[in-house]
Parts: sequence; structure tokens; C-alpha cells
Amino acid sequence: MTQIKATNLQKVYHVEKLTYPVLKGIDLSVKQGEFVSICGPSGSGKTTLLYTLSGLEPYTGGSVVLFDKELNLYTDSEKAKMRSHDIGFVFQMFNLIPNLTVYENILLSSVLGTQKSKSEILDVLDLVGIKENNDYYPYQLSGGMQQRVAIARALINHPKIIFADEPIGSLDYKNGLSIMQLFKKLNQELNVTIIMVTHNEDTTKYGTRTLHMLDGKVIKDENSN
Ligand SMILES: Nc1ncnc2c1ncn2[C@@H]1O[C@H](COP(=O)(O)OP(=O)(O)OP(=O)(O)O)[C@@H](O)[C@H]1O
Repeated sequence: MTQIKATNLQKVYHVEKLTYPVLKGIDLSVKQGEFVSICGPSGSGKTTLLYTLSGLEPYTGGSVVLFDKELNLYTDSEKAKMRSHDIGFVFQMFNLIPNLTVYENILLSSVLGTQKSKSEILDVLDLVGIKENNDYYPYQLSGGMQQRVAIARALINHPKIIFADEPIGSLDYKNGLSIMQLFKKLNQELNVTIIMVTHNEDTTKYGTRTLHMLDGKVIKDENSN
């Protein structure tokens, strides 16, 4: 089932009187269960592509159909509902709330969807390997563990797609590796679609497909395994 379809997707930034075309006509379809890595040099438009596909940034030309509806046609409340039920985000910075425990951080996110029971929250923490630390505060956890909490937060409302922007960008090699293995497990076991921006071509082997970007275009689209 196709979940995302971008057609001639374009994004232009205006800075004072200058225009900067950042996405220059991208055609792309993503089916449920794919794990797509987006790689390419700095400034090639990877984050802008992720943000426009997920509705975080408006596009300026072409179209994006997300779950069978053109993103521009979603009302604000439909968009908010879609964001809290159907998609999840993971960023380079973990953005946990520092004075809430791991458990409370997840509970708070679950309220945005349908509030979850204690056992559902502990189950998702178990899935990402951090159940034992549910009463810790973020500062008591390593970066890798904090990213696991952020992934649990993205998962708690059972999203169909996770959008991840450089999710291991601030982790050391070992923690980065284990987060990539976790993404692969989630993709395979939950069939959740993952779309991930990465600087590091080595990480593309965890996914099923790699898009190579250069100067606002996808120059190569290949299966990763
Ligand atoms: N809000 C903005 N206003 C103006 N230009 C922007 C804005 N956001 C991004 N850009 C420009 O768009 C281009 C693409 O940025 P983008 O962040 O999508 O690239 P990227 O491939 O993700 O880069 P990186 O790997 O460095 O994060 C860059 O030249 C950037 O300076």
C-alpha cells in the first residue's frame, strides 16, 4: 500500500529578495513497510525533503499525498490528528522533558493520541530496551538510552510511519549502531515504515532502500539489500 506519493515536489526558500530552490522536482512513492534512508552531502535538501513529506514544512510546488490525501488539503485539525496518530518523529536531539521521568515523558506523548495504560507504556519501553529505567530522569541516562526514550515516545501512538532526522547524529559509534539495530527490528517486527535522513552511508545497510540526493534532486534510488 502506498503511503506517500510526491510528484514534482518543489521547495523554494525566500530570503529577503533572493529565492533559493532547495527541492527541484522530486518524484517519489513510499509503500508501507519500507525503510528508506535519505543520504547526500550537506545542503543537498535531505531535511527539507523529510519535513515536506511529513507536513512539518509547507512545499511550494508539486504535491505530496500522505495517506491518500494531498497534504495541502488537510485542515489544521486533521493535520494535528494525523501527527498524533499516524506518524512519529525522531530527531538528532532527543528533546525529552528534563523534569519528567522516562515513564512520564511517554505518558505525556500518549495523551496527544489516546491515553495509554501503564502496561502499554511499559510494553513500549520494553520494546526499545529501556523498561528497567522507566523511573529515571533523562539526565541519568546515556545519549543512546535517551534516544531510545525518544523512539518509544514516537511509537506510543502506534504510528504507521516514523520520520527520523539524523537519529544517531549525536551518538557515539556503539550507541549509534544499537539504535540502527533497533530501527531495523521495529521496521521488521512492527512493519512500521521508516524514513530516515543520514549523513553516514554506512547506516543505509539497515534500511531497505536508499535515496541519494544532490543539489535538491534524487540522483539515485536503490534497494539496499
Ligand atoms: N529556513 C530556511 N531558509 C532559507 N534557507 C534554508 C532554510 N532551511 C534550509 N535552507 C537551505 O536549504 C538548503 C538545504 O537544507 P537542508 O537542511 O534540507 O539540507 P541537508 O541536506 O539536510 O543538509 P545537512 O546535511 O547539512 O543537514 C541549504 O542550503 C540550507 O541553507
